[in-house]
Amino acid sequence: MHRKDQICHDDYQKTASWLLSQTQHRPKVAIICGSGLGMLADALKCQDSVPYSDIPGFPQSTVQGHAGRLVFGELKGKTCVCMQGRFHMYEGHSLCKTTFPVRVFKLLGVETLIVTNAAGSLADSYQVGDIMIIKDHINFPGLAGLNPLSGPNDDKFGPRFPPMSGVYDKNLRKIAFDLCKSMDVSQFVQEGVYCMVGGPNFETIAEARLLHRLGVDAVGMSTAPEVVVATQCGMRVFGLSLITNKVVKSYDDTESVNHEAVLEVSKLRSQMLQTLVTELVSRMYINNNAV
Ligand SMILES: O=P(O)(O)O[C@@H]1C[C@H](O)[C@@H](CO)O1
Ligand code: HPA
Repeated sequence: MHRKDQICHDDYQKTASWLLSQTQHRPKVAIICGSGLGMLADALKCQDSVPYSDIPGFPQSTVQGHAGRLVFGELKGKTCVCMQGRFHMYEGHSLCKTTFPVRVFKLLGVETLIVTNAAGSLADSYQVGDIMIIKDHINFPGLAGLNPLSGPNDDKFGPRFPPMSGVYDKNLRKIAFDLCKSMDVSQFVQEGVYCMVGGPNFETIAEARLLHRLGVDAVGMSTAPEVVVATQCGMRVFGLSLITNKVVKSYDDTESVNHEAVLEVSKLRSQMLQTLVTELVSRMYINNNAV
């Protein structure tokens, strides 16, 4: 049965073919920009950019800090495509819509996905402005059955039951750590577990305490579905969370978080993140072979 919200292989293929007709670029790396992190695309040279509203089959961005544009270009000679704006479940998109671009990227020939996001920290040692290299994730909606891979499996993209251990590439994490050392920014860099919640409300104190007890280091409202879809179709994945706030865990705390504050902190670290992602892309291939 073909459900109304289901997307078939032809739909992905149509969008991919249309994009290939709009640009000479043939990307091997895709970058998804988190809230307020759209400036990552500014580093791309020889840009071709397409608003989401022009792309057949693409959803539209509705969140402040997500421009809604696909940018093709070169980062240190490597061809990339960058999503300036991602899609979240809380915007009302089905999970297959939020991850639609990832399968389109696969059809464009993308091999590596770099995901970035803004997140709140639960780990006591993290500070606002820290960058967390994602080691693993907890996909809360996924555990409850809200999974972009639900429904009939499209075997052309990957297996029905894909393994999810070791999805965040160890080699790329090591390269990123070494880079941070050479950039002399190791003091801001952490490695930890990201947890996706559905949003759009931020966490209650009881929810924050629950996540803390579960071993979550940072919480956000995206990323996991994109990573699940990318992993199923054989892409390698690297992920970064920018810690934009500390999640309130105490009833005595009078602070609270808001989206504007999240965007402010994103601005603060934009230059460093841009350098880190650019250098990482330049080092992830040697003589055009993935390292
Ligand atoms: O797209 P990301 O995950 O970076 O966005 C985070 C989560 C919410 O969408 C928003 C909250 O401020 O930022
Ligand atoms: N919780 C969930 N999502 C977020 C947060 C948070 O504290 N900060 C930025 N995105």
